Amino acid sequence: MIKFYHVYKAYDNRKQFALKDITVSIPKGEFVFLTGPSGAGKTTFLRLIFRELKPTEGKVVVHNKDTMHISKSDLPDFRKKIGVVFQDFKLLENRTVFENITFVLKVLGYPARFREDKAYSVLKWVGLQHKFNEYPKSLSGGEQQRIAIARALVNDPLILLADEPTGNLDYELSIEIMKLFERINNRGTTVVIATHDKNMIDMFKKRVIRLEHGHLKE
Ligand SMILES: Nc1ncnc2c1ncn2[C@@H]1O[C@H](COP(=O)(O)OP(=O)(O)OP(=O)(O)O)[C@@H](O)[C@H]1O
Repeated sequence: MIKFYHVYKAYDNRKQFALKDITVSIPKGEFVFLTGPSGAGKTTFLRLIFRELKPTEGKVVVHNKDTMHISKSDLPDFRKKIGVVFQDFKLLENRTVFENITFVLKVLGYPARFREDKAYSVLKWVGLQHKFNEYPKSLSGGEQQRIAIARALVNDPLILLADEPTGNLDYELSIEIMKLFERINNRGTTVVIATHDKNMIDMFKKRVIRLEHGHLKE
């Protein structure tokens, strides 16, 4: 499902590689923690999966597609099947929960009725259907993260990527969010979570991919 073959990534303005000779395979339906110290290359690894970045050398294959060869016109379809969740939620403050969740569906031209049904169903999934018309600032941190997860689920992604999703949450809320990822994984979605959070890694006993200075130490 996700395959890295001898992947190297250097940012244009840097001589050093952020990732070096990464070969790894993440099968469909797996739950993986991606860990390692700050600057190890975790975010870079995730960005390569949803083709926000291209490898400098080597090959990244996602859904049987070499990400090097996805045309600009095919990119929206490719990304539709990948949900992404960030540490700082990235919710639009001046939009309601419903509008935040369905923003992409609107851009893609889906009708209002469809968007409402979809938003309701993903909100139910994260237990926040009663927040449909609220604005992000009236929600707690944990609720905002659940809304961000609902938004990532709106296109029924095959893969869910999360970059430090519990970085801004306390211990109890972190567990709640991880359990939600586990439920999402149980319905067949591949889940890749970049995290420093050793407590969560120890508690949830999943496969761990460890990066150090851009190298893979699994
Ligand atoms: N846009 C960029 N331009 C130049 N260098 C970058 C860029 N993004 C990341 N880097 C560099 O690439 C390396 C890996 O960064 P990356 O953000 O992938 O690490 P990380 O493991 O996610 O770190 P953190 O846990 O602090 O978020 C670092 O040396 C970083 O400085």
